[in-house]
Amino acid sequence: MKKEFFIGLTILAVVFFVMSIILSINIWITRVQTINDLNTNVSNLSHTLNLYSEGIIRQGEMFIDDLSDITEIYGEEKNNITNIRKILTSQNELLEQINNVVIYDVNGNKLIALHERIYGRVNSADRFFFVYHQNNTSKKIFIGPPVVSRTNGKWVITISRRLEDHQGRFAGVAVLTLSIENFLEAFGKIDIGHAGAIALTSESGILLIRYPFDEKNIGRVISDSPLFTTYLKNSDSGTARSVSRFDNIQRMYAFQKNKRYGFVTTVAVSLDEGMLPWKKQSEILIVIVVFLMGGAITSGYFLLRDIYQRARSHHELSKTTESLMTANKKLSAMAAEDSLTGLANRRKFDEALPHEVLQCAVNNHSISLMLIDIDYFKKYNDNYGHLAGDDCLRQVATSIKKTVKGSSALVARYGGEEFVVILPATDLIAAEKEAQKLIQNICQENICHEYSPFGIVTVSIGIASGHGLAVKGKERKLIEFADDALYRAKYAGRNGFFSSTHLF
Ligand SMILES: Nc1nc2c(ncn2[C@@H]2O[C@H](COP(=O)(O)OP(=O)(O)OP(=O)(O)O)[C@@H](O)[C@H]2O)c(=O)[nH]1
Repeated sequence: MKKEFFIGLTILAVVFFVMSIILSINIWITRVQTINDLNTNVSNLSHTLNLYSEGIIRQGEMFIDDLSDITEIYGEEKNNITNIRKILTSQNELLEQINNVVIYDVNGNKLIALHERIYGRVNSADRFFFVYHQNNTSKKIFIGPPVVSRTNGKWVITISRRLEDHQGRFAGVAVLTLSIENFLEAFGKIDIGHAGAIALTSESGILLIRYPFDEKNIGRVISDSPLFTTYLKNSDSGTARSVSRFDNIQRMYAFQKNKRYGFVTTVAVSLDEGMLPWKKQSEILIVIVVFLMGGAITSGYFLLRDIYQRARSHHELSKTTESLMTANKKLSAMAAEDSLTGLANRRKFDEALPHEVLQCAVNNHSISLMLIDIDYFKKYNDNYGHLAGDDCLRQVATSIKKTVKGSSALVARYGGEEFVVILPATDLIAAEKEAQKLIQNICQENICHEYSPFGIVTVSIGIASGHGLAVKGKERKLIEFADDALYRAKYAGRNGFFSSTHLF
């Protein structure tokens, strides 16, 4: 019972364990897949935006290169400048991100501008790009840090080139400004979630553009971030995770360094936001599994309880059956037993006789019957008392039993002071020998009986015998013949036996 319960419990525990493992593996795999998908998405986006930004800057570079070449070729005389302005105006439509295009002379004074509305100082000799070209003889374009445009007060990034005169001396700067607003508009159309971020950073680590826009972040130096101190040192592109220094949000980001201009494009998505579908899916899965496991445990519990109860009932039933059987045995023994002598009773004898006769008939044997009666028992009773009479009956019964012990004979109390012995497979001669032996044995018991002429308790025996086949169905006759023989034994003087002369 306990074993079955334990097995059931073990099965439940194993199912629980296996399901937990499968669930954990599944959640872990989907987590890895989600992270991989996020990585792929941000990588693709950073690559695309890198190309997009490169395209714009490339156009700006070509534009400013052409403009610079023309200015250098034609010189900065007033007539030529008027013609250059015409060219400039006609090219304006080429690049929608253009905020303004300005040519400055050697002193930083504006020669030509695409848009004339100027805020603040007209002279730009103080601008970073101007100082850079003044001190740098390279005629390659320079992407400057973000500045507030003096044309319209908006944030811009500058693409500039050094101008030289025919002797190769510094002659001014041609500069094209790109509105950050336009980039932000383009970046804003990309779905990177509510907490995503896109940034363009210069090669030296100056933040040029960042979406979502926050003025205080523009121009911040992030060259000490892991992106610049570690990742970009190992590879021009890749993915990483970090907590943003701008808003403290943990993000997964992809970076891509532009090979041509060196700026770095980063696209970042919030880890919490990016992992949200996985979290929701995992939660649903956990709820389903917990529900299923709960169901399994509940039904398992009821099943085990049922097994336990059934096993207990079965155990109790077998115990009850066992004690019932013992009681039955006792009862049937009691029902077949004479309470005074412990011999088989008359009922048992009545049942056994036809059965024994049948056995003898089947086995082609003879059967004999002895009826034994204590002599002068009334006198014994009258003189020694009823209780002494009972003792005497018990002693005689024991003696009879001892005498026929070992044979298949059945000894029963026939009634009162009378006993009967069935002797299966015994013919008359053998039965007479048994009777003789019995008379001797009882005499040897030497039970004092002063009121008998023999001085001791004696018995008289009547014997009847016949072949099983002949006696079969006439058992009553066998008893009558034995009784008749007993009567004759009494008549003959007692303490002896007489065999019936009646034949079947
Ligand atoms: N103590 C005792 N006496 C019993 C029991 N059953 C019968 N008796 C007595 O047995 C006696 C039988 O007496 P009788 O039938 O006259 O026969 P008897 O005195 O033995 O005379 P014979 O058989 O002719 O020798 C009676 O006194 C019964 O009371 C018993 O269970 N216990």
